[in-house]
Amino acid sequence: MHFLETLLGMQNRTPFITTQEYKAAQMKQYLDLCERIVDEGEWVNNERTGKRCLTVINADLTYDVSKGEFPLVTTRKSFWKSAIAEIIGYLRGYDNAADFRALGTKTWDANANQNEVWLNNPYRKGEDDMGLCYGAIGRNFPKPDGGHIDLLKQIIDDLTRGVDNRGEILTFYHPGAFHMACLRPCMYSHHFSLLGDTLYLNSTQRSCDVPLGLNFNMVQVYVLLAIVAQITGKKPGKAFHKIVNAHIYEDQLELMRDVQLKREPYPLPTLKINPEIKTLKDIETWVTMADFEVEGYQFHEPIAYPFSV
Ligand SMILES: Nc1nc(=O)c2c([nH]1)NC[C@@H]1CN(c3ccc(C(=O)N[C@@H](CCC(=O)O)C(=O)O)cc3)CN21
Ligand SMILES: O=c1ccn([C@H]2C[C@H](O)[C@@H](COP(=O)(O)O)O2)c(=O)[nH]1
Repeated sequence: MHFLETLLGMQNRTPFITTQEYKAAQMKQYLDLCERIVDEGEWVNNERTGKRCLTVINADLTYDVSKGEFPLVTTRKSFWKSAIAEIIGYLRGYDNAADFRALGTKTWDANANQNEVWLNNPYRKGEDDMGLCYGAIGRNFPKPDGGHIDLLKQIIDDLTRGVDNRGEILTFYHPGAFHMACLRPCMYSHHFSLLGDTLYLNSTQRSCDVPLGLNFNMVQVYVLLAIVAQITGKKPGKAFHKIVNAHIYEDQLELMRDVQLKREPYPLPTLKINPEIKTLKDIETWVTMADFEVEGYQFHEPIAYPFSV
């Protein structure tokens, strides 16, 4: 092997890097996407928000959960508990911003309560209602012939008994319910796969606010694979995160280009999940943000990016 490598000159092409440098390199995927948008993005008018977005189409990010590559942004302070609270709320089937707040995130307040179109929607059930989106669809998917399916429960049951039917898809996407929700789901599909006892995840996102949303979405894809592997008794493998429309809003561009992209990333931290979380019921009933810990998080100053409702 050594002889072959020398012969092929491979030793020169695979420089030795430390674990810390390797982990810092993981953040490069995020920074490369930000830079690509700044350098090559095209301006697109967005009717819903009334703002222009610098936009690129298609990005593929990978997180190796087996190696603990927790993709937390270090070039600004990231509110990771808020991101985890969002994904746990989706898994619980929440449809109300108050429930998300109780779990530890205010991120749905604006979409539930500050959007004129939604406030005037006859389907809105009052203060904090988000309508039929995310977990309210995925945990209760309407069947055309009547009744509902709990997609997540079916997936967990299959994976726990070692079955991957090649369609273990948790989808939040139901075009027939869009008019009954405050927003269409952005990260709308999570497809689980088993190879032996290793679990993989392919997550798909149709629309991505790279400075704000992606900061959270990377954490969520990682946590989703880690926690589903934990409760189904499988080893986590890699999570593949596909983004279609990746954008930076016009009022975020300067902070991204002139502040965040000028900073050097730190090594990535490590995520610890309470090993006592063993079933879907545990996630539904007693899990709180205290069951998640991040170790060794070094970060730059927070940046308050403008949020578009
Ligand atoms: N324009 C837009 N971008 C999004 O990323 C987004 C939406 N809308 N609507 C639905 C959800 C809500 N999400 C949000 C909402 C707010 C923050 C936010 O304000 N983040 C701040 C502070 C977070 C905190 O203190 O918890 C940040 O600095 O990350 C992030 C994601 C992601 N989604
Ligand atoms: O998890 C999320 C949720 C939302 N976003 C962003 C992406 C867009 O900027 C808006 C949604 O607007 P649409 O007009 O429905 O595309 O929210 C995100 O990045 N991540």
